[in-house]
Amino acid sequence: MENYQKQMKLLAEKLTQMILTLLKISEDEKGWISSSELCEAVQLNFYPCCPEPNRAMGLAPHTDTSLLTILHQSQTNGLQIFKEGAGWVSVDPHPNTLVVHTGDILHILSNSRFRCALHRVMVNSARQRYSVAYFYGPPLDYVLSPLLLLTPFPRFRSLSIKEYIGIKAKNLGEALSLISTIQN
Ligand SMILES: O=C(O)CCC(=O)C(=O)O
Ligand SMILES: [Fe+2]
Repeated sequence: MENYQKQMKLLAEKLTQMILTLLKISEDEKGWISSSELCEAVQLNFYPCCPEPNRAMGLAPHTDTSLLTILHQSQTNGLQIFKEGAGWVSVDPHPNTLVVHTGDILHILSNSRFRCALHRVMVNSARQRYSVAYFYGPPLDYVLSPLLLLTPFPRFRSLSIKEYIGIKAKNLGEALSLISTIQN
C-alpha cells in the first residue's frame, strides 16, 4: 500500500504539473506540488452485494474535495458520473485503467475551467465491488484563489483549503456556491 501511494503521488504530481502549466500558473505558484506538506490520502471502498440494488446506493452523489483523485476500480460496474445534458453515465472498469476525477480544489483554482466531477456509486445484486481512491491536493494552509490565474473575473473568493474543508463539512454540495462571487 505504501508503494501504491508513492506511485500515485508521482502520477498526481505529473498530471498537476501539466494541468497548471496549461492554466499558465507560474513556477513559483507550483512549488507545493512535490512538497512533503501536501494533502494526500488513500481510501479503500468496499461495496458488498445488495439483494435490492434499486433501493440502495453504494455512495451518494458527491464531488471530491481534492485537486484530483486517481481511482482504481475492480472489474464490477457501479461508478457513474453526471454529465450535463446526458444525466448519469456509467464509467465502466477496463483492465489496467485508472479513472481521474477532477475535484473542488481544481474547480476553484481554474475558475471553473476544470469543473469538479459529480459522481456516485450504484450497488450490484450479484457481484461485490471495491475501489481504491487516491486523493491529492495542496497543503491545508494553501490559499486557494482563482486570482492566481490573473483572471479579471474570479468566480470564487480566496480562502485556505482548511477553511474550505470546514465549509464543505457543514454544507456538502453547497460549498462551492457558498464561496461563489456570482450572485444568483
Ligand atoms: O468507488 C468508486 O468508484 C468511487 C469512490 C469515490 O467516489 C470516493 O471514494 O470518493
Ligand atoms: Fe468520490
